[in-house]
Amino acid sequence: MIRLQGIVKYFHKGSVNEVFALNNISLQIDEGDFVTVIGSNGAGKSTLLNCIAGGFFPDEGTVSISGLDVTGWPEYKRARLISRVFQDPLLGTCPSATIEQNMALAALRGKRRGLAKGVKSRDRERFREELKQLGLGLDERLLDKVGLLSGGQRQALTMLMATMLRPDVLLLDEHIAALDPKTANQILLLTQEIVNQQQLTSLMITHNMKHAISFGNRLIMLHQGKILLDLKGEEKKNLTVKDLLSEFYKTQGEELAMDSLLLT
Ligand SMILES: Nc1ncnc2c1ncn2[C@@H]1O[C@H](COP(=O)(O)OP(=O)(O)OP(=O)(O)O)[C@@H](O)[C@H]1O
Repeated sequence: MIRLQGIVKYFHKGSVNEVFALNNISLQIDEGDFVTVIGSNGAGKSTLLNCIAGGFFPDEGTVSISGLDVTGWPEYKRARLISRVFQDPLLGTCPSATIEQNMALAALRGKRRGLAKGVKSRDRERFREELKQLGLGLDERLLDKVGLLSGGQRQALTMLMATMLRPDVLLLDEHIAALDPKTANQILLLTQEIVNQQQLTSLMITHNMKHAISFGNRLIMLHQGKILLDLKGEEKKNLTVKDLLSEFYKTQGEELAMDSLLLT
């Protein structure tokens, strides 16, 4: 479970460049919730994920995960609770290490990492079985360097690695945005499968309203650092892109540049 209480985040506070990125966000995300997060550019989506992951500390408010107050915890300390997948497939893996070495590192998430002598054969078999489930042939390429993989293969591997040790929280920061539509769809389906299988508590930022509606059990729309919409269950299931847009305009009372949200 994630609990955010009165989160306020400024950038460059007190200067002419001051940005009020998160405006008193209070939010409780229950165990097993899969939340899609949408909002226009600069709405505060990544900042919100960063406040949860520890990339930024809030100026005010508290963050708790699984009952632990992690507000003052640095990012590395939160890593035992949180896994994060970014837009750039290059960020989640080490390109100069092999697939099995990357997976062996992922298996140590949040633990003290030493220089391993090599991957044990028992682990290798486990990795092979896990990779087989992706259906991408990576189970035959354990000794290939990750830098040789395509963006989609790499992002699939990153998803697997991020969830090898079940995280308390999975943060997906536009993790399919850099992929072609077909691959993006495959990674989304893989995401859904993993999240459902492990009953993960997850937040997924997307610029695609259709994805925001069809994935997850809860949808949050941010604008100017505030939560404009928070829908779950049946309310979310029955949503259409048209509804979502009209809700947005209603709450705002103005037409905003939503082009990027409508793309694809
Ligand atoms: N490190 C930073 N330094 C200064 N300003 C920042 C920083 N990170 C974010 N901001 C500002 O905070 C606001 C919220 O940014 P954020 O990246 O959270 O938005 P977003 O909703 O993720 O946008 P996008 O969809 O464009 O990625 C923006 O005005 C942004 O310019």
